Amino acid sequence: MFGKLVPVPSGAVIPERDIGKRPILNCINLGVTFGGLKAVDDFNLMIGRTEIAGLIGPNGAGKTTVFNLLTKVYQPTHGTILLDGQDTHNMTTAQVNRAGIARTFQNIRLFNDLTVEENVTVAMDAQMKYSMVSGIFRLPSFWKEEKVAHERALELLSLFHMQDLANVKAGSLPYGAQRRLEIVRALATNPSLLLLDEPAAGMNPSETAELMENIRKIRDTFQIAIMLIEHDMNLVMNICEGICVLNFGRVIAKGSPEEIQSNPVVIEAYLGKQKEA
Ligand SMILES: Nc1ncnc2c1ncn2[C@@H]1O[C@H](COP(=O)(O)OP(=O)(O)OP(=O)(O)O)[C@@H](O)[C@H]1O
Repeated sequence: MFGKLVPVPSGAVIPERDIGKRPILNCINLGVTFGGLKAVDDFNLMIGRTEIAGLIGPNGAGKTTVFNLLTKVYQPTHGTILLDGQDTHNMTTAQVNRAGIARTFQNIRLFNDLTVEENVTVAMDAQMKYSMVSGIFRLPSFWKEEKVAHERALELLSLFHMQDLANVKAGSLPYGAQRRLEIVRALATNPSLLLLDEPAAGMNPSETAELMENIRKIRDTFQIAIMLIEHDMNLVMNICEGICVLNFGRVIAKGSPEEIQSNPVVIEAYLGKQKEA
């Protein structure tokens, strides 16, 4: 189903088709400490330009913290993040978003009182070219951008068959549709790397199956990389090409789904947690 994973320097593995192209993400010795707690330590990860990658690990392993480091919610205590070869040191969340990283959150964060379309176009604002003056005075350049944004929003919504919901308030959508809208909103910023934090949380099996198709569709349509945190192992093992496993803030394994499933260290990390529970 997938291309082969191929080792590249530094022990990383990325899909064969992405070899020879600059990785979209390269984390080098990344870490953050809260008080005395090393929430993430010595984190090294390379992601290919069109890879679907998984970040898994028991509760509290540091997965969301990695996303928070990549998106500059937290500044790393040490280490380097190269996004398409560019060091994101000292960038803000907004700058890193403009540079190509978009994310969704574990808990849905939509503007409930705005319409579906407005939720998408708000995300596009950072990319809009009209000046504040033309916005305030509604000059032709403003309306041109508005029209482009409207068309683009409908195009993105249609990807998930949501175009007919454009005028519905986001807060009144069913749960699965809200999750889809979050992804559309993230895509509206034109990312080269899309981070999905537990996209299948709270979904029933048929919604999860649809989500898997949609994740593949996004990668195929936009030719971007996707990294997801997920506890649903069926989803992870079915759609991720490379998987990175964290435990207590450190990478304990990296590899293909087959390698990860048969890795005794990974099995112990998960079973260990079950024994404690
Ligand atoms: N801002 C913070 N201040 C202090 N500790 C934090 C902060 N953010 C995260 N942590 C701690 O870092 C560790 C990793 O948390 P994180 O939320 O990244 O784990 P996770 O793997 O995403 O867990 P889960 O699967 O339960 O969402 C935890 O011990 C958490 O309490």
